[in-house]
Amino acid sequence: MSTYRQRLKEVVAARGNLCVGIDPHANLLSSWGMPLTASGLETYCRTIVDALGETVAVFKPQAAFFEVYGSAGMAVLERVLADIRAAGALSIVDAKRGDIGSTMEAYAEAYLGKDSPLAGDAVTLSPYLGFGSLMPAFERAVAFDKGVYVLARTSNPEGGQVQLALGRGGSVAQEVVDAAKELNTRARTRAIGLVVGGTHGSLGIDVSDFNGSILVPGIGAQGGRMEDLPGLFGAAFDNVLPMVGRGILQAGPDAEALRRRVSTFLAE
Ligand SMILES: O=c1ccn([C@@H]2O[C@H](COP(=O)(O)O)[C@@H](O)[C@H]2O)c(=O)[nH]1
Repeated sequence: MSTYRQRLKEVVAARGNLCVGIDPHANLLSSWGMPLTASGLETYCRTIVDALGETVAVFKPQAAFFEVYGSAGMAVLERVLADIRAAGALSIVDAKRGDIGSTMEAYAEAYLGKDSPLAGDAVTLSPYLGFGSLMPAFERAVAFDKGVYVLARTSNPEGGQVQLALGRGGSVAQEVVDAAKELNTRARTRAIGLVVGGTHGSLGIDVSDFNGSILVPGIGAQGGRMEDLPGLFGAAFDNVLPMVGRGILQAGPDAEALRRRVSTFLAE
C-alpha cells in the first residue's frame, strides 16, 4: 500500500484540496429532520457520504459526536469509515487521543491498527502528555502507512494559553512543530502532520519548512476564510489541508446543495 502522504497527494490532485468534517451536532440532525438516535446519526452520516463521497478528497468524522450514542454510535463510526473508504476518499478520525505511553499503545492499536475497525487513514493526537508519549502512534502510522495529526496551534481562542506559553526553546506549539518535523525527516514517510487552526490573524509559530500535512480547521463557522490561508501559511501553503464542517453541513441535507457548498469553498 502507498503511504498516507502519497494517497493524500493523489486524492487531492484528483478531487481538490478540501477535508469535510462529519460533525453530527444535535441541532444539525434536528434541522435535517433526523432523530437524535444512533439510527438518525447513521442516516445523517450516510447522507453526507452518499452526496460527497465521490467528489471530496478527505472526510474527518468527529469521534465525540459518535461517542454520545455509546456503543451503537461507535458502530456507526465504523460503518461510516468503511463507506468513506468504499467511495475512494480518505478519512481522518478526529479523536484527539494522547496518554502515557503504555496506554497510548492501546489508543494507537484502536485508531491505527492494521485491521482495527475504528482505524481510518489518519487520527488526530494531543501532545499534552509530551510529544514522545505519542510514539506508539507514530510507530504504527509508519508501519501501516497511516497518518497522524498532532495538535500544535488549535483554532479556538483559548488554545494560545497553553500552546503559546514559552517552553525550553520557544513556544510549546513550536516545540511540537519542530519535533514532528524531525521525526518526519528520520522516518521519511512524512506520516506526522499537524493541526493548525485557520482562525488566527498570525499563527505565532513558524511552519514554513514543515515537511508533513497540515490540517487546518476553523474555516467557515469559526470565522476562518479560505482566501486568507495562502497569506497565513506562506511557504507551507502547499502542505495545507483546509477543513470545513458546519460551513458545509448547514447546506444539507439536499445532496446538490451540499455539493454546491463544497464547490464554493474549493473555488475560494
Ligand atoms: O484546532 C482545532 C482542532 C479540531 N477542530 C475540530 O474541527 C471541527 C471543526 O468544525 P467546524 O464546524 O468547521 O467548526 C470540529 O470537529 C472540531 O472539533 C477544531 O475546530 N479546531
